[in-house]
Amino acid sequence: MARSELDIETVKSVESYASEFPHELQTLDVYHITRAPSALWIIFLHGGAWRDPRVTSSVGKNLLAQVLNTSLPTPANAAAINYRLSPHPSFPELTQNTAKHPDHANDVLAGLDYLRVKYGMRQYVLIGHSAGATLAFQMLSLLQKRRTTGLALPKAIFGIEGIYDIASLVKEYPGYREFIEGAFGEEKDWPDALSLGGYTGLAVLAHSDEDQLLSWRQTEEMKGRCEDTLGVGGGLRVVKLAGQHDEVLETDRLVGMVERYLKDLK
Ligand SMILES: Nc1ccccc1C(=O)C[C@H](N)C(=O)O
Repeated sequence: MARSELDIETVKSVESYASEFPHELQTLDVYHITRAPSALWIIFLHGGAWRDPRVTSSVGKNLLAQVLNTSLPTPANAAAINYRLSPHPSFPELTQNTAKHPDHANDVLAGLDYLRVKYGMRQYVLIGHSAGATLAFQMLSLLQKRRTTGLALPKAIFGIEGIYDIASLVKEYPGYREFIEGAFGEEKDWPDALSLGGYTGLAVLAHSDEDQLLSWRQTEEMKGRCEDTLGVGGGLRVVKLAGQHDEVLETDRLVGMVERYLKDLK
């Protein structure tokens, strides 16, 4: 927090983005600082294997606080979106956590649409950590399928310690099958590996050597698919971070990396 001048806690509002019978996780933390129509929204998506109730929107707070306190070329707002979770065997008492793919992704899309309708959000970037990175890149196809919502594609997507191909993940880590099946069901129903499908924004894939939960494999394979499916004019960067899987979010290295690319956004 050393560099912070604005204490973002003072501008935070927690809002529900679901109109009917909202689930308690269908909320977002909104950091609304500027009403400028040209404002860039910085949207954080948390991870936690689609199920860990201890990992919520608040894990993005350090990053958002620091980024909102630097001078960017465009006035900026931020939000961190919660989404419904799948069951976790260590928390059987959380009987309301019954989400199954594509609930998580549909919730994130509903959160983005809420920001568009309520705050007039037009330009935004997505920053996803771990399973949040999966969700961030899943938005590309969801948004293109639903062009009518009026929501533009993100100007940039940052995947941090991300999961981008669940079949490959389970092949590398058979022990992860449990949480993958909990979130996505049987193997025959698993979604295909993610790619960019002609996206012409900026894709940043960042990963740390010290990540104890994920090797570089997910990021390396995603890099290959991105190279093949990035549209003309789009950009792809692969960046090395520092720290363990969750610690990465607390590092100045991550903050500096995000700031650098945000400053260069056209
Ligand atoms: N993000 C991950 C990536 C790979 C493997 C595990 C995780 C987890 O978050 C596990 C979580 N602590 C869980 O118990 O569900």
